[in-house]
Amino acid sequence: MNILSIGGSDPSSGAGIQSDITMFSKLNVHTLTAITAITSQNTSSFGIVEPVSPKILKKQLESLFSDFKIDGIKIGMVYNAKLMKVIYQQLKKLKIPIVVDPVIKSTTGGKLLEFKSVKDFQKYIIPLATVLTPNKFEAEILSKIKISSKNTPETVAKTLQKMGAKNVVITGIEENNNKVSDFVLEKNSMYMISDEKISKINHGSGCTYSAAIVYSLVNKKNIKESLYFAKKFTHNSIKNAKKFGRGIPITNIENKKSIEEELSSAITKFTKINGIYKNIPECQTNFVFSKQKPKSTKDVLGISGRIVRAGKNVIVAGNLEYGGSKHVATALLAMNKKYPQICSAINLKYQNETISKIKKSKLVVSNYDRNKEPQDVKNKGSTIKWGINSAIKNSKSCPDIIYHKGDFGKEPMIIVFGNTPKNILKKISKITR
Ligand SMILES: Nc1ncnc2c1ncn2[C@@H]1O[C@H](COP(=O)(O)OP(=O)(O)OP(=O)(O)O)[C@@H](O)[C@H]1O
Ligand SMILES: Cc1ncc(CO)c(N)n1
Repeated sequence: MNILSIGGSDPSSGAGIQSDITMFSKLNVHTLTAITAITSQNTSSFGIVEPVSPKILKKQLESLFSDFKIDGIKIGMVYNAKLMKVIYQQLKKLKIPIVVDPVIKSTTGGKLLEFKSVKDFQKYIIPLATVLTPNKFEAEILSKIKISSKNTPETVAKTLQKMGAKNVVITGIEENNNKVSDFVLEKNSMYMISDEKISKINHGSGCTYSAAIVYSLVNKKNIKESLYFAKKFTHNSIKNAKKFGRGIPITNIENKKSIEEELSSAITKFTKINGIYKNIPECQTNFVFSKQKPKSTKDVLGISGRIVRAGKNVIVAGNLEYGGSKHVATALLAMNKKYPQICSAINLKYQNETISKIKKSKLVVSNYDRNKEPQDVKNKGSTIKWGINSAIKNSKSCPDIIYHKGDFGKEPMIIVFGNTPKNILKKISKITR
């Protein structure tokens, strides 16, 4: 797969072309590049910019288009109008995914777009975008609208869509309750994508995000799937950001662990939690993790046996297998259908003590009442699906935890959901100690 990155050089490799090469190579993509400017910057400050000549930008693009089959393009820093026109001329007829990250200012305050060229950016670059990914500040500058109670994100995104961007994501539109949310406007729909906010200023998250979107689109995922993928990918890269220089940390992509490795390492950690045996129910525990977009329990990795209690210890009886779990995997499938970012789940023993800790935590909790289960659901044996869907309906946002108090002959249960097994362990640590 060949992806072309058009943008500026960042010698610190935190953003721009160098960051794209690093990130794409971890995803096994061959990165082609066309440099629009050389910047001097590092993790503390921004120096100067020297845009390249339109001639050499044109030559770079021509040399690539005459040789390679290009599967997707990411456009980052384009400093001035002359360069924008070259890019427009070369790209306007292409029918491949193009993601535009309209960078205006670096995190360290450097100017990445000449102010007088904003108009040209609107005219030549925005119409190329399959997806345009401004942050709030960039969206306001490009639309010339300040977001307020009167001018909603929808108004601003629609203005940008009218300029020719097919889909618009305004990143960081809302930051509250430890969540950071992006506003999405597709052709005929709009929605928010939220995730936990990491309290870390970093260099490179915008570049990583837009690059991850184009990677996912090239892999034939639709817009929504690609945005969820990119959000999760960027989230991990911020979490894993490293202080390579003396200034702010640079986003860093963890070498991808396989689904098996991730789940297996979380299961081992789970069994070692002090006193965790108290949380293993009569019917024992399963811990599951799914592939992207699971269709059935066969796409969900789980333990073919269970995690069982042995006195005051907890041991794993069985192997990791796709299709290894039925109950917990079915609960995960129901959640994942509504909240595609949720890919992992575990069931724990229902105890009043745990419930009161859950209620004191900031986790979102919902429940369902098995006594209210309709007879036809019982007959069809689809209790879990019905229960999880009822609990989802009872909750305003994506639940971290769903429980039920049982029914005649049925053990009550708590299920913890999360994006990854690691994310689940973090939630468990808040409710079991
Ligand atoms: N501290 C954070 N915690 C969690 N997610 C974050 C955080 N900061 C950014 N994100 C997410 O990362 C993605 C990229 O957005 P970001 O705001 O970094 O872009 P940006 O400001 O345009 O960056 P740049 O100016 O480098 O292009 C978005 O999905 C955003 O919600
Ligand atoms: C070259 C370049 N592109 C993009 C950004 C935005 O992070 C930056 N700081 N530098």
